[in-house]
Amino acid sequence: MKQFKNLIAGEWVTGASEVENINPSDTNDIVGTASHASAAQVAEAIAAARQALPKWNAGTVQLRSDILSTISNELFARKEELGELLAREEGKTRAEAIGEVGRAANIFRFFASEVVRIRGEKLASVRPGIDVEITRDPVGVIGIITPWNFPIAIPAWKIAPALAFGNSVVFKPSELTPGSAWALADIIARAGVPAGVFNLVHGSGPVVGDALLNGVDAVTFTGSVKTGNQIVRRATERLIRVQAEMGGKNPLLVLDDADLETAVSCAVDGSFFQTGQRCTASSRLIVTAGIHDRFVDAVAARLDKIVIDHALKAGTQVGPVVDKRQLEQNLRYIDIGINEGAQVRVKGELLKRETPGHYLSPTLFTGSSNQMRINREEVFGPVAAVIRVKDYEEALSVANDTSFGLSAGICTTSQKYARHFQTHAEAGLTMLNLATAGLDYHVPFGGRKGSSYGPREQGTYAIDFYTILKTSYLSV
Ligand SMILES: NC(=O)C1=CN([C@@H]2O[C@H](COP(=O)(O)OP(=O)(O)OC[C@H]3O[C@@H](n4cnc5c(N)ncnc54)[C@H](OP(=O)(O)O)[C@@H]3O)[C@@H](O)[C@H]2O)C=CC1
Ligand SMILES: O=C(O)CCC(=O)C(=O)O
Repeated sequence: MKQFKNLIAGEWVTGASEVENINPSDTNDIVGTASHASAAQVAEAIAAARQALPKWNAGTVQLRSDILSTISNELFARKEELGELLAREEGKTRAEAIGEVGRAANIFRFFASEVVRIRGEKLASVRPGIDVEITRDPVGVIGIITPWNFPIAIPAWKIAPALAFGNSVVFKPSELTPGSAWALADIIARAGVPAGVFNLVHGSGPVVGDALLNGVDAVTFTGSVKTGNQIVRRATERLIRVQAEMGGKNPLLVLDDADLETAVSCAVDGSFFQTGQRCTASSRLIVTAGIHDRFVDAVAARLDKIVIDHALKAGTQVGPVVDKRQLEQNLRYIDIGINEGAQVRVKGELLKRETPGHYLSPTLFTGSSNQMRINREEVFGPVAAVIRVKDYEEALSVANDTSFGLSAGICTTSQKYARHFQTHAEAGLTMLNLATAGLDYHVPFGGRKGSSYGPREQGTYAIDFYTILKTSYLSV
């Protein structure tokens, strides 16, 4: 059986315990075992990263660019095989998983180019005979903590800029997806990254994640609100840099003048594809009265036809829920919605397939109010609730009445409402006639309010988190 080891100071090492990595499409299938590091091993990884730092950031940008290109090339070349591993351990479909590996490859390629574009500024001083230069230094050792739902793309959009801008890394992936993390680390290690510059430590959040927060110079996190808030607090106590990308309760507005087919596609894709396990998923469908019934009927009809099965089976459109704990959370929220008085238009059922897996069909609530828990808390499963409103103004007000602010979408043919929404939606991302989920890799990503903390990730803006500005005064 495959053992997913830790990479510390350039060596693949066994941890303190072995934990099985179970395929959610077939719980009899053990993908491998993850070798969970001890807190002492995490400290060793941080020490190795610190020791490797000076040589790495003194190296040429050409070297770093070449290494990132090598990583990108191997990801592209092996995207089918790595996609299969990802789908097997996480449960998204083969096509989605291959797409995700391609996305990671593009991210490494993007930062391979960015690294040779690191710029500074030179200004005249307000005093005579002095020049002022503004340059960017690496931050130091970056701790990276990631969730299971994009187990290659999210690590890629944190690791690639960290390395590009001269930092070293200690990476802790989710316990549920050690295989993809291990495969990525193996590619990075063989691409010519010097020993200690990139380290991988497997293990649980409370043990390994917690130990990681002790010694790093900055931490970048994606995951739940609860954990994100804990990490932000710990990091600010230590006065280290922190970036946290947390959940969403993303609204999709459907106005009377929307193209019905477009609106239904946006809702079905954004709310239910990838088993609803996206922080950008549209879990609140805010629909004006004139189109409400036609929209609900059409979404329900579409949900009836979705093929839910083994992630690697040809024809599967939606795979299983990632694990038993998440499945139980989804079922709990379905009960909460029913008990709160929402009407169940489509009821999520546990499904039996050829292999034993965590299969759950979509749930569509109607007649829900924005105050219900199902509309205020992130479920992170194939569950969406329709909120009926009278007009655009009410729809916008409901959309913004949330503690989150990640993605917000609108389906309309009106320029006036589309533009107004773009300006007034309190979210980091707005989508016009598009699903709330699904991002480009070269532009900034992040939210507002409780969804995000710290500078934006991705694209040319990523540099702001991974570098520190230095202002130098030179007497000439
Ligand atoms: N916004 C998003 O992108 C995502 C949101 N979620 C939400 O989070 C919920 C739970 O999913 P889960 O994966 O458990 O999310 P978590 O926030 O618990 O986990 C995200 C990462 O943080 C780690 N972690 C957990 N506790 C700590 C800690 N005390 N210190 C440092 N690191 C820690 C986890 O480790 P480990 O899990 O390995 O123990 C994992 O690597 C989901 O139901 C969903 O609502 C989940 C994934 C993505
Ligand atoms: O919608 C996407 O493509 C990415 C969303 C995301 O980052 C997440 O769900 O964690």
